[in-house]
Amino acid sequence: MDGIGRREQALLYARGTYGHKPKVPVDADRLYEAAHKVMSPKAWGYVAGSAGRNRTDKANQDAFSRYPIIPRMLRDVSRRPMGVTLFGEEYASPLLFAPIGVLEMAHPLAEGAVASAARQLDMPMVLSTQGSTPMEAVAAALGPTKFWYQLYWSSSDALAQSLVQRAEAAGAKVLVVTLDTHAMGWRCMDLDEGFLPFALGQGIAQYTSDPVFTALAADRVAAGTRSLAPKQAPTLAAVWALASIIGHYPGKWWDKAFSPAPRAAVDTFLDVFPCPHLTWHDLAKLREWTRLPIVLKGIQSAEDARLALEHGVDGIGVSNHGGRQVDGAVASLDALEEVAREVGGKAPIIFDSGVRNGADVFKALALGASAVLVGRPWLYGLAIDGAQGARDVMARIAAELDLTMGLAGVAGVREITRECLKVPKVG
Ligand SMILES: Cc1cc2nc3c(=O)[nH]c(=O)nc-3n(C[C@H](O)[C@H](O)[C@H](O)COP(=O)(O)O)c2cc1C
Ligand SMILES: O=C(O)C(=O)c1ccccc1
Repeated sequence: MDGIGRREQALLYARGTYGHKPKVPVDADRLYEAAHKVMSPKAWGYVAGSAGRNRTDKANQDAFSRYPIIPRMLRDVSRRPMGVTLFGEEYASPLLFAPIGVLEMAHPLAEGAVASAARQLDMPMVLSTQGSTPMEAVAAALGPTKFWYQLYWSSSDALAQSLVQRAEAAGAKVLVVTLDTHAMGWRCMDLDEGFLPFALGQGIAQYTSDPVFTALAADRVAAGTRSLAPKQAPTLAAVWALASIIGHYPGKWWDKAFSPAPRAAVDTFLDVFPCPHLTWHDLAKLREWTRLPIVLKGIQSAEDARLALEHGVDGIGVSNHGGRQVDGAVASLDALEEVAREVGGKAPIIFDSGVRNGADVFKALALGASAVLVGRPWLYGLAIDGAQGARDVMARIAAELDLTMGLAGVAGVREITRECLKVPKVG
């Protein structure tokens, strides 16, 4: 990653000189607007929306303004190495593609496009359990680029075990267990659209490619479970007949939603996804299922960080899911410092939620993160310009991080410390 900053910046200026404006805006607010323009209202609501009144999403982003950087002068910053070691593996930078589900909503190539972006930058992806592409296919597309696997622990232990073991076999380096989404948050934009991608069979490719899951779905078909409420069936049949007569075959969407086998998959997913009964005691099972290092994603308090360490996990994921779960919850960056104090360097901290540019990454690292997951920004780039867009967004965040280090007088990510920031203002 050394040198990416200078090259990326030079590229943008050179193109500008010849009159080319970047297709994917550099500015975070313009990036957001440009993605809004290219996405359908449903897809936009799902990706940009957060829980309730979006207060936590806003708080996540606003929190960065409360931790000003103090630039230092006359230090030799001609070399600014970005490499980090996490769980015994070397990485070119502290940046990772956050796990994001249902990528097919942003781009038809979904994980295929992101894998191409990740590979170009040799920047790891965290593959989501709600992916649109089976993990083995993404692993193949990534080639030598490392990846981690994010688990949603479903109500079927056998299924969770199978997903974990597939990930390990496919070459994942780390298992990230997301704890904050044992049920979907109160997402007003989706509720207003009446939209749940999973109900249309989107974002369930890890499940439909899983032998344990397909056995569960087959049992459902064999048991003849009715997919449609009896009252709905005649209405849907009438709509279907009408659509066929006027020549609008609803095609793939219809097949996915209502033909018996895919419908059984959707219903089986909706059955097994919620897992509200999970507790700290269940974590021991993971150790029996896998040898991968385990990171718990969704930690927002020192107390939970302490419990996580007591239960023997290897890394702490400070995240509030981009404010998509609890409206009014603490900003993730505000949670970071107290978690870091509790962890005291005993385990790597993987931070996310609200990161929009390189300066944000710098601040998260200064407050104790060892690595940072970037979420919505690359997703917006993907929606605008596919693999190239996702690549551009991540390359620019890396570039701005490099430049921020240089201009703040810091000679590499290992040198970014709490002293680089002013004490936060209250409020
Ligand atoms: C559309 C969307 C889908 C997501 N899907 C997942 C997921 O499948 N698993 C997961 O652990 N986190 C998921 N996340 C949360 C991200 O990993 C990350 O925590 C979040 O995007 C950080 O917030 P930010 O994007 O506002 O910075 C998703 C986020 C978005 C926006
Ligand atoms: O949309 C999400 O943020 C997400 O991760 C998710 C995944 C599965 C079910 C509900 C939410």
